[in-house]
Amino acid sequence: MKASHWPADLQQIRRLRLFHNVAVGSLNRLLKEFRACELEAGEVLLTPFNRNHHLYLLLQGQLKVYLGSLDNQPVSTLAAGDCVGEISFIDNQQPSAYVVATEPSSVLRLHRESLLKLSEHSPQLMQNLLELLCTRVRQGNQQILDSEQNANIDTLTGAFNRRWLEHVYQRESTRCAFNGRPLAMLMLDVDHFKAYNDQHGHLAGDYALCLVANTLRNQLRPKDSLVRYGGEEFVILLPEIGEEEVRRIGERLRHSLERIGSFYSPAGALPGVTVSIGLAQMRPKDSLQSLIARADQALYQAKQLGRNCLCG
Ligand SMILES: Nc1nc2c(ncn2[C@@H]2O[C@H](COP(=O)(O)OP(=O)(O)OP(=O)(O)O)[C@@H](O)[C@H]2O)c(=O)[nH]1
Repeated sequence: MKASHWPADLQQIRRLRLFHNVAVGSLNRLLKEFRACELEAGEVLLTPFNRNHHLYLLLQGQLKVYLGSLDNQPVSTLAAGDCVGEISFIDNQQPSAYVVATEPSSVLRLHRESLLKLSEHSPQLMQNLLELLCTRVRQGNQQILDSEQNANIDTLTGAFNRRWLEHVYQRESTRCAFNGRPLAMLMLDVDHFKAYNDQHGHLAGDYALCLVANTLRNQLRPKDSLVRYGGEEFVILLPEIGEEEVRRIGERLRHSLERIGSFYSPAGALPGVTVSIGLAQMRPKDSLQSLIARADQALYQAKQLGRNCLCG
């Protein structure tokens, strides 16, 4: 980080979010405390390993914030007007993240002590700081939510994964048992999928799996869960639907795929696929494993009967 000249521009300071509506007199007294610095692209400004005694105000350029490691995806991007280092400023601990300049950037540096002195006389500064922290907390919460959701989703098809199935079964089986309502499971397996891959290529197979997931998902209710259970195997959990109704739904799903003779994909036109389906209804004391075992048994029968049909 290289020191640079800064013409002590009060107007520029007043435009920074941290100093919004802070009394001009107070800012004027603070002006001589700022130090301007230039960062090169790729330069690391803060790391959790180096104690930080400054608050940095970004005048120009761009900074990215990384949690845990610089190899992770950045969690936020800071632009002119933002400040950085406020968390270690408040708790006087190591920085919580890595902050890196992604392009040549100019920052103003203010020592902790100078800002602390100003904060004693400026409730507005403290309010701005609190608002900044609230923004950071909200961003953090959103990131927790996003990563939690991502951890439950199969990246190829966008269907839920097994981790979600365990969670949602726990919830729905308890709820349905408590309300005396039924809970059904459909287990679907794409027919002759090895041959499909062999004939059209693995990428075409991937597109076919996406087609299956989209076709199924479009016909389900928000409270149903479509789960990619294994390679070409899907499970659907349907709360509060009786056996006959589930059979009708399963048949409709099977038929909707059977009807797709071919579909367009980025790899060109591809033939559709059919599915075999096993149906099982939750019984008292069923665990997820025992319900899956019965759906799987019914699916096996459907395969035995020649595929592209529903059993159970
Ligand atoms: N393209 C693609 N293929 C996959 C994926 N996951 C599993 N597979 C393939 O799915 C095929 C499943 O083959 P099998 O278990 O023999 O079943 P099948 O050929 O569908 O035969 P039946 O189920 O008896 O009709 C294997 O060739 C796997 O490589 C995936 O994510 N993408």
